[in-house]
Amino acid sequence: MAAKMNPDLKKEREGASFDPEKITNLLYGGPDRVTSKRELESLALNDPDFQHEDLNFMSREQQYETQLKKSILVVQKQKELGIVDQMDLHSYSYNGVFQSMSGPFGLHTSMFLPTLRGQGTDEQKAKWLKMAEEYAIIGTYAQTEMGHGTFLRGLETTSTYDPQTQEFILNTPTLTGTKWWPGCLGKTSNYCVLMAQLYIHGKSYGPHPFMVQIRSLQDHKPLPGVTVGDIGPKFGYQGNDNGFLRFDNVRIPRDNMLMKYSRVEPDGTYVKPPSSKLAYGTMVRVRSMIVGEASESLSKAVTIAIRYSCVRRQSEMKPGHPEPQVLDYVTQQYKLFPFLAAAYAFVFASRTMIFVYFQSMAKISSGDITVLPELHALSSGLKSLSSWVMNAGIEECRMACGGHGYSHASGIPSIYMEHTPAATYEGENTVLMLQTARYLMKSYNQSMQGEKLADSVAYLSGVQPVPAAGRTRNVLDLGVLIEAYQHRAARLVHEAALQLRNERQAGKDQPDAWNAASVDLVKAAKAHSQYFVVKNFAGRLTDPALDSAAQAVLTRLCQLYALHGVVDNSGDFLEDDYLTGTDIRQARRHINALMAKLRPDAVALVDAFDFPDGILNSVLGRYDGNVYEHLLEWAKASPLNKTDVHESYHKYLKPFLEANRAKL
Ligand SMILES: CCCCCCCC/C=C\C/C=C/C(=O)SCCNC(=O)CCNC(=O)[C@H](O)C(C)(C)COP(=O)(O)OP(=O)(O)OC[C@H]1O[C@@H](n2cnc3c(N)ncnc32)[C@H](O)[C@@H]1OP(=O)(O)O
Ligand SMILES: Cc1cc2nc3c(=O)[nH]c(=O)nc-3n(C[C@H](O)[C@H](O)[C@H](O)COP(=O)(O)OP(=O)(O)OC[C@H]3O[C@@H](n4cnc5c(N)ncnc54)[C@H](O)[C@@H]3O)c2cc1C
Repeated sequence: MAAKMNPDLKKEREGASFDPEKITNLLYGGPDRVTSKRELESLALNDPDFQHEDLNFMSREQQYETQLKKSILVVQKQKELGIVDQMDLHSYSYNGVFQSMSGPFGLHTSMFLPTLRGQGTDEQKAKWLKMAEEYAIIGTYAQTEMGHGTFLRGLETTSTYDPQTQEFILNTPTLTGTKWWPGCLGKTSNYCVLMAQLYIHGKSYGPHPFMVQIRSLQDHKPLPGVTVGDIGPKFGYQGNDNGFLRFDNVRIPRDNMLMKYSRVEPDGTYVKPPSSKLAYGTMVRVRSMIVGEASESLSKAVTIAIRYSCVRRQSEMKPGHPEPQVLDYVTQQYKLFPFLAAAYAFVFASRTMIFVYFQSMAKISSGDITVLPELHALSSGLKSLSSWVMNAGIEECRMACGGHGYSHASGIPSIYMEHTPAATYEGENTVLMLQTARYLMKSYNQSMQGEKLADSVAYLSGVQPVPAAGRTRNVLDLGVLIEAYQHRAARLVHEAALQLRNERQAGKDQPDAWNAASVDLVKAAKAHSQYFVVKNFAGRLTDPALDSAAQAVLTRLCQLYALHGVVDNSGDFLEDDYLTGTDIRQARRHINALMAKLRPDAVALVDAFDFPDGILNSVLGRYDGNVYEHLLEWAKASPLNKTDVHESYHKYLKPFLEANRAKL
């Protein structure tokens, strides 16, 4: 018999002003896509082979083993089911089987295979790709070292070409040159793409990718000269064996250097790539994907917190009245609704980012590498902004669930632990924002010289003027808000450029001037990325998949996202009087009014994300809202409750208590 729905959640759903299915269809690309998403998720969630005890109740070794077993089953079942499309795989494997928790094949699919495909020549792909695609070998992406992650040119691992034998000799010359962090490296991978400094005839050519076997294909033992292992427990990522790796005079054949873009000829002649940054292509790809990871993780956290906030009743708002749902407290809405709006904003931004990525890659494949800087700048900015907002949002959602948010039963700690490193991996966020800033400074200087700019920065050529004093403006109007964001970004770019110039004029060299201006440079890059996100969100509101009710509710969310950003960064908008104190006051009033209008639609808006219970993995965020009975059931399953009296009682507590009693 189907469990009864919590009456509060039932009422919420009945009271919504729109049909969530309309928005679900928009989010996933139409009804057919939604149907196949649901079928694949449900196939994975109901497969007895994928059932196991809650990961939170397991040791790290058990978690690794469980995720490894499932990873192998996924590969087999994916083949049987004929799942090849990336979105289908995301539904079946990433969400359905793994509930977005990391596993031991994660780096094989997210970086090893894409690097082989993107950096290998046709001959190299013929040699390794099939083996890798068929999981005859398993690989990872080994770049970061104990001493250097950010500064790629500072990597210490060397790959020295020996023309006599036509081999590269791999060495780890120092302790800090030990590869450290690569996912799935410690225990799982038998191959890796190794980023190492290329040396030919004593000359350094910078980091290049090499295909390296690290473990025996017979007994999985490390090959001679290779030292490899797991780096130990981490904040999260327990199912992943992030590892360390050292080389001592390991020789690999010349054609193990991935040579699609740069080459080393048998005699040691180096053939330059069209751009040295093409070797960093896999990172750009994953950064583009992380925008999706961030939006999805934030969407899950807000789903849990908003549903629970409708089930949870607390305090007396009016004496003698029933306790209200905590979502009726406007302060609770102010915690959660801006992040609900941000989750939507980033889902749409991630779809655009993926589109831009594939469009740019098509151009790069046909030889046009001019799109690379814009792609790098956009993906760096959006990856950083989205993962920062995701981190802040998940933590806010946890606190908004009160004490129960702190329990693993809520599901929120796992989401946080698993996804918070997105602000660090694939390029630390501040560092990447500074990359975006670099591009903005170049574009700004080009615009000063009257050059034509790429689409995403074209606005830098014509800054919106500050309107005349005393004017009135409707800051609820999305057109007005987009112009305000554009003006703010252009102004902050302009001011950062001025600051750089002033620092130079005061006698600093370029690196010192850059460092001195870097807080403002990051601010400018953030403002540029936020402008992109707001404009992109507004652009989605006219999608024909939406009926007028769904369009109305998404418009409110978009307004809330934009207005909340204005109030949160009011100084930026006020500094040059582009917005006035009255505008900001109005913005705050509009936010309150929007939250009141969004309140009846909050549950339907998170339902539209369409996460089934098995994927949310949260007692607090259950679709049926039957939180309390399942909290008790969940706690009873905890390993500490397997017996009424724990064995430690006999070992420690009993003698301690008895001795104390004997003294009385
Ligand atoms: C829903 C699915 C989600 C999937 C999620 C998958 C999750 C997987 C989980 C974890 C995996 C994690 C993997 C890793 O972390 S791999 C390691 C990642 N490491 C990094 O990202 C290192 C970051 N550092 C760098 O990228 C660089 O060193 C740098 C960008 C900070 C600086 O580069 P450097 O070589 O020192 O260059 P310069 O500063 O001298 O710049 C030169 C020039 O080139 C431009 N540039 C730099 N990088 C790129 C690039 N990738 N593409 C294009 N252009 C680039 C740079 O801006 C300069 O330009 P200029 O100003 O015009 O000269
Ligand atoms: C869960 C996880 C999985 C990972 N998986 C992989 C993997 O599969 N393969 C792999 O190769 N690596 C992997 N990494 C490593 C990851 O890519 C690096 O940790 C990341 O690139 C950051 O580099 P770092 O650790 O050297 O940080 P650091 O650069 O040491 O950062 C420390 C601080 O210094 C600041 N800083 C550094 N440089 C600058 C600068 N130029 N300007 C201003 N501030 C600066 C940063 O902003 C930060 O605040 C993983 C990391 C984690 C946490």
